[in-house]
Amino acid sequence: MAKAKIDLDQVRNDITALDENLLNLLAQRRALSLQVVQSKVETKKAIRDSYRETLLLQNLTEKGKKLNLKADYINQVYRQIIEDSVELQQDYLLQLNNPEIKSAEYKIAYLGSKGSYSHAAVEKYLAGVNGGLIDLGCNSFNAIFAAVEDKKADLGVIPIENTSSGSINEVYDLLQTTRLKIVDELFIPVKHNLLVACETNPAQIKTIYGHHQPIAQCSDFLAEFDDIKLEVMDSTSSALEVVKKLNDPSVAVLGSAEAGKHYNLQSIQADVANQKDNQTRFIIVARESVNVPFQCAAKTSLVLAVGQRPGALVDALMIFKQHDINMCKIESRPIKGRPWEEMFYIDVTENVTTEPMQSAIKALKASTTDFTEIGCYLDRSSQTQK
Ligand SMILES: C=C(O[C@@H]1C=C(C(=O)O)C=C[C@H]1O)C(=O)O
Repeated sequence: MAKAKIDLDQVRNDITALDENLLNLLAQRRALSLQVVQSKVETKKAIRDSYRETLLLQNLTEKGKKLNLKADYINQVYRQIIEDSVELQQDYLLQLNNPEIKSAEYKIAYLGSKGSYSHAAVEKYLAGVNGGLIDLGCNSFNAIFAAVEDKKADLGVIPIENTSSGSINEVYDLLQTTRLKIVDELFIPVKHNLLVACETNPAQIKTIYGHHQPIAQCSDFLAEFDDIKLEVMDSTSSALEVVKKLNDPSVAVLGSAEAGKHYNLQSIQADVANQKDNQTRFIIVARESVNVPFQCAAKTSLVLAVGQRPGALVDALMIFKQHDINMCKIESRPIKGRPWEEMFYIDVTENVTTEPMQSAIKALKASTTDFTEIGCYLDRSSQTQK
């Protein structure tokens, strides 16, 4: 065989060296972002500057074109870099405003154990606050709320809604009565795989284990099986554990590729959720609320009931319009012990401390039968990942 003109090993060495340079440049850019936020603390400027971002992206895509780099590609890469910079600055400011919550280690209650989607959310949260974990895996949402309420845990990490299966009713019902506050939110891309413990193929599978959320999120895929038994477990990690122990070619489990690696399970089918962009929104709950810096994008969550008078809900919602407050989510659930009455859960993109928000809260308290503000926290919806 003729010797290739280009030495592949040499080119790969060059790429490795170049990638390391890129990493160093990314780290240098992050360090500059930290200088930017320090300046914004002094000047009281908002973290997000959309005008600056637009100019930056325009300039970069134009320069990129001259280097034969597609505008789409440059846009995507720099959007990600800018979101990381905004996230870094927001987290810096949040910690500066809330010195009492600065802790090296956090006792965190969450559903399942290592390998569960909630554990991935816990890891993402800890990466943001630079903290270590004292692990308090729980087997129900109720147990997570109880652990934080009883001071066994500092924080609870709980999934609340998913792009495929919608709102998690059980969690909304627990929010109806809890004294806890929502102090943060985060978004986790959820990619379900069909995992098995030993050599097999999809045609041999007779039983599939999973938490009821992944089962709901993969209903289209599961419907393709003719005669399948679904075994619903408390959490994804308990489902993974059972399937590993059974070591049976007719048994599979729904879980992430990372969870598969952790339990030494093989994926025989990837990406089996109904929606390809399957994401779960998690909330972080604590006993004390946080002060969200006014320079950051914020969300406030409210729980209210309006009674059964005609137009009562419209009247309450008009208050948001009158105060120019943007509502980004509304959900309703039956009220325990009050048949046919509904509790409304409303998220607005407004800091609870602003003048319009305080005025709206005053008006809402006067026109509702029940009203609780259950937390003001950083709005991280722009940081959703694909
Ligand atoms: C770094 C800044 O903060 C934010 C992040 C930006 C970036 O990473 O380039 C640009 C504008 C702001 O939304 C800045 O204001 O310059």
